Amino acid sequence: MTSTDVRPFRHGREPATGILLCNLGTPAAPTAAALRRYLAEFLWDPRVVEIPRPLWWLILHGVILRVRPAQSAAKYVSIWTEAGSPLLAIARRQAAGVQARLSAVCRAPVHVALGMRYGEPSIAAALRELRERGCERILLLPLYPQYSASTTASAFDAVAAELRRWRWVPELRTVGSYHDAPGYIDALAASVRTAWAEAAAGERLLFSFHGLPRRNLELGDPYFCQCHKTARLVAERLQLGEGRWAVAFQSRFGRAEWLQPYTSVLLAEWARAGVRRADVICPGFSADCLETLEEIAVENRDTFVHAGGEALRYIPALNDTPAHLDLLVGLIRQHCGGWPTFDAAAPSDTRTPGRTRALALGAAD
Ligand SMILES: C=CC1=C(C)c2cc3[nH]c(cc4nc(cc5[nH]c(cc1n2)c(C)c5CCC(=O)O)C(CCC(=O)O)=C4C)c(C)c3C=C
Ligand SMILES: [Fe+2]
Ligand SMILES: [Fe+2]
Repeated sequence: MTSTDVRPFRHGREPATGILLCNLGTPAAPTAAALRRYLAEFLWDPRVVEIPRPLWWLILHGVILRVRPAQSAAKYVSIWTEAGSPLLAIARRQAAGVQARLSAVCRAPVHVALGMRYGEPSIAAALRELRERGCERILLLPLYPQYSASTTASAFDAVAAELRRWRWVPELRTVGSYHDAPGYIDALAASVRTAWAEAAAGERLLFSFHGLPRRNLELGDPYFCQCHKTARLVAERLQLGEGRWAVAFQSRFGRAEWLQPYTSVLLAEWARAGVRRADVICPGFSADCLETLEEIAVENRDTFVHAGGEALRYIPALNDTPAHLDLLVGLIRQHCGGWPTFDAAAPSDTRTPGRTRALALGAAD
């Protein structure tokens, strides 16, 4: 239990609702040293790499962290912006946009905080920020549309690890996934249509999702099925016939078999089969990042062109577009049902817990 484990009481204020937006996190700088710190934390998470610990420690520290940081840093340099890593810069804009929209519609105080699973700003710091702001109810919204244990459950683990140190834990709700939410499907379909309006549609559309070890699917992870459902619903909305679209998985890591088909392999096959122009959308990434801006838009475009294709267009992630912010606010409203946050009229006793807490802390009522 920490010594600061009290919630500041603000006389006369209603308890607030906290919205914790989570994403994966990103290195603090595009350098080998920063990558080593980031990868050491990320790849040590047992939700991410499920190899037994003593063996994995030897492989991670003996091999991977000696080689990969410099290689990955070189890739990050190519996408780094004045505002830093795209993933974090976009996540900050998403949090600010969601806060502005909620503040405009909520009748009770609501605070949005951003927590990254690895690196900074951490999930623990975001939770403490919400506590400082008097949040007695927290909604965890991992910005992963498709559930996987390696992402969504890992974010939940980090929340639980922080809360187990608190004396007075908040009410907690979690968004598990939104892979088939109508607003999400609509937003994806609209961004494909926007791309097609700017320059003619490619002959085929590829839905590329981050990969996972195939074993995770066999052990019951719903990620693979949710990715397929997302793609099918968007293809239906776009009235794309069979053969004009496909699902593939990118960002393979290590030697084990991952979910198939692999994005780079399928794109090369398409090019060899005579497809000249293809479009790629990555619906699993709520913000553009290394895996989209470098791996798809640069590496996989080169793969496609070297195999005989002419143009591979990457359709950007939903990022902080109005459609995405509206979707996130819609999800928040849906999952905060029953909390006073959005209700038209406050229950008459909403301040009672605040008074009780004030007395408990010795404050004058
Ligand atoms: C075993 C390794 C990995 C698993 C499992 C994994 C799952 C997974 N990851 C994302 C989203 C992102 N991953 C990103 C980067 C990234 N991913 C891995 C490895 C695994 N991911 C590594 C080693 C890296 C770092 C970069 C590199 O060295 O290649 C990112 C980008 C972060 C950024 O800073 O831009 C995202 C986002 C999902 C959705 C997922 C499971 C479904
Ligand atoms: Fe990843
Ligand atoms: Fe990658």
